[in-house]
Amino acid sequence: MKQLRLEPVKGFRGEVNIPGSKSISNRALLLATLAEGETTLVNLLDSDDIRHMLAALKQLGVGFKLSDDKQTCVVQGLGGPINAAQPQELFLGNAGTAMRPLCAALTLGQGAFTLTGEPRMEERPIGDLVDSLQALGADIRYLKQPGFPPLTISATGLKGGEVEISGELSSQFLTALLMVAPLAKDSVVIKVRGELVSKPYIDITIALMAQFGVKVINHDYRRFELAAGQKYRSPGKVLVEGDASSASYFLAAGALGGGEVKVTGVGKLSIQGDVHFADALAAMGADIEWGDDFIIARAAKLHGIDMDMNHIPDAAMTLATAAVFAEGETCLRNIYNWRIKETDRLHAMATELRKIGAEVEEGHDFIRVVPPAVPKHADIDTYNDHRMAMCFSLLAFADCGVTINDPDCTSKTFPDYFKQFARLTQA
Ligand SMILES: O=C(O)C1=C[C@@H](OP(=O)(O)O)[C@@H](O)[C@H](O)C1
Ligand SMILES: C=C(OP(=O)(O)O)C(=O)O
Repeated sequence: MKQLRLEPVKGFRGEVNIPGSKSISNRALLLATLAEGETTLVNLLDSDDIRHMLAALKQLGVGFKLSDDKQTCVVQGLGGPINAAQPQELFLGNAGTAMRPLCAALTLGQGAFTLTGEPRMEERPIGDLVDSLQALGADIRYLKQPGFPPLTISATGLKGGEVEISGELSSQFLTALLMVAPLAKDSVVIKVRGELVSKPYIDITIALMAQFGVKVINHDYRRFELAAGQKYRSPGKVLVEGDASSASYFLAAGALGGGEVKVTGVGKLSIQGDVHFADALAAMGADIEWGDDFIIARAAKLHGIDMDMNHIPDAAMTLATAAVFAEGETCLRNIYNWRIKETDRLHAMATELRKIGAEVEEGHDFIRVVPPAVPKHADIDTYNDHRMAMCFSLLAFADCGVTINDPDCTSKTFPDYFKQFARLTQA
């Protein structure tokens, strides 16, 4: 196994142009496919999750051209659903933003599709989405465990009408349903059952759908109406913002590192909820400055916080490792769905924080971190979870440094992460 030893950081400063948002890249690729006309996606993310979506679209016969640096993609829209004359088996890795939306989108046309993924994908639920698609007439069958991929779809179209969906485990189910709803035969009304988690991701979905000309009426995230007869139309060009979750590591590093760090490509005009990570970091005492498309973090003495993190589940992980450097304990609440992402993140985070000497309480849906007096060097396991690797890079700000096992798992969303981290590190 590859290991990366990060020596204690003496200083950390500079500017990072954050790579494109995973959430926006994969949504925009799918909407551009379903839309009428040609769409140019600018600043597309080049990472595993996007490669899985692109490979699937290519296999399905969708026409697109990627630039040499893979950050510009011109998509020839189908002007309607995806159809396939031959059965297709699509491998989607561990990309939730490919698996859930494609599962919904492939019910719209004609064809037989099998969706598979990495072993961890077979443990990530999809049943709530499948139930709702079946209520709209979809024929979907599980190949192994009921409620989980892999699955097969025999597509004949969706009928529309009123449908319920549970929002309790993942907002990606509602996102997937919203994106396909305009292509159902009749108008669609979606009622959300239970508490909707990760709400701001629904705003990203609705904002992207609006760019492609479709209007969603949102009644307080409980009921959504999509009028019949709406069509996706290419807006010509879509500019993908920098990824706000990826920005969180550099902002935390700026707050810890003695210098000023500026992230560009994401700022106060962002449509991503994860920019509010900067507010949480400010609540810990960090000095944050906002621009329209940049955020600056300056070093400050941090103190612990006790906060509900349901709105920013991905970036909240960064706070768990930043908490090691804060005065007093930190409690991050309402994060049950950490357990069903790339790994059981509540357990993984607690286990690895204990290795560096923190006292950690792992609750059913919260984590409490009491910082150690002096952190200890440890070999940190990353559980094939990009965010574990990126979060624990912050331990380089301790006098003991840190060793990251399997650092290349950042390829899911940020292949260049450790290169950028090294570039801002002052010898
Ligand atoms: O819609 C999206 O792009 C995402 C939604 C979130 O998932 P959940 O809704 O499952 O929390 C987030 O964790 C994931 O990385 C991306
Ligand atoms: C939860 C994540 O990914 P996915 O899109 O696969 O759900 C993540 O990137 O933190």
